[in-house]
Amino acid sequence: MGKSILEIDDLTKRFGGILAVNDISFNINEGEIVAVIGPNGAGKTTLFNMISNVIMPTQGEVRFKGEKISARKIHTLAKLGMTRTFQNLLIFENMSVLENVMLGTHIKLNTTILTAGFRLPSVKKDEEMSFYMASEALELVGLKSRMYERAETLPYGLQKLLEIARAIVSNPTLVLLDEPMAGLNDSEKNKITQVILNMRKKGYSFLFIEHDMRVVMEMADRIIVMDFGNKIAEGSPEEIQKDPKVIQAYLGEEVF
Ligand SMILES: Nc1ncnc2c1ncn2[C@@H]1O[C@H](COP(=O)(O)OP(=O)(O)OP(=O)(O)O)[C@@H](O)[C@H]1O
Repeated sequence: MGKSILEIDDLTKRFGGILAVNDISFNINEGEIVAVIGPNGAGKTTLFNMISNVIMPTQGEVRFKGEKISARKIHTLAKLGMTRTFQNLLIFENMSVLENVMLGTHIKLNTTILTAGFRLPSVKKDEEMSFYMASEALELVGLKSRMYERAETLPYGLQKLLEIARAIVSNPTLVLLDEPMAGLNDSEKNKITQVILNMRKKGYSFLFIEHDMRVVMEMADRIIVMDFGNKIAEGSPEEIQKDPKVIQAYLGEEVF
C-alpha cells in the first residue's frame, strides 16, 4: 500500500442543533479504495461535502497531499489531484459524450474564456490536448467507441461511466464517488466495479459512498462505517461484516 494522501482529523459538522458529523478521523493511502457506509442520515454526504470543500467543517481539518484544503476552491482541489462525482448525474444531454468529458479538462489547461473567444493559437493546442485527454479517459472507462454520440442517448449505466470519465480526465490521484451504483442494474454495477478496480491498478485511489453492500464488499480495501454522525467501525470487508456494532446499526435490514 502506498503512502497516505488524504488525512481527515477530528472532522465535525453541526447544522444548528444537528450534529451531522461528529469528530471523524481516518486516512486514505495511495492506490486504496475506501468505502463510507451507514444507514440513511448517518452523515456520509456531509462528510463527503467537507472533504471536497463544498461545505466548511465546524471543526477539524482535511489535508490532501499534506496541504490543508479547507481554504481551497473546488477547481484548485482538482488541480491538486482530487475530483468528485455527485449523487445526481451532471451530464449535459445535448452535448456529445466527448464534449462532456472535455469539459473536465479545463482545469488542467490554460485557456481562459477570453482567449478562447479570440481563438488564439494556444487555444488550438489546448483543444487538441483536451481531445487527447478526453479520449484517454473514455478509453479507460470503455466508452471511446461512443464518443461522438449525444450523451442523452446513452443508457443510464453508461452515463454514470461518462461521469466517471469526466472526473478522471484531469488525471487525479483521488476520486470521490457519491453513490456510483445508485439506480443501476446488476450488469451495469459489475461493469463499473470492473472499471474502478482496473483504475486502482493504474494507481488511482477512490473514496466512495455506497448502499449496495455486495458492491462495497467487492470493491473496498477498507470500510468506514458511520451512524448518527459517528464513525462506529473501520476495517476490511471481512472485519466489518462481523462487527457487532455494524450489525446493530443496520438492525432489521438485510444488508450483508
Ligand atoms: N444543509 C443541512 N441543513 C441541516 N441539516 C442537514 C443538512 N445537510 C444534512 N443535514 C442533516 O445531517 C444529517 C446527516 O445527513 P447526510 O445527508 O450527511 O446523511 P447521509 O448519510 O448522506 O444520508 P443518505 O444515505 O440518506 O444520503 C441528517 O440528519 C440530515 O438531516
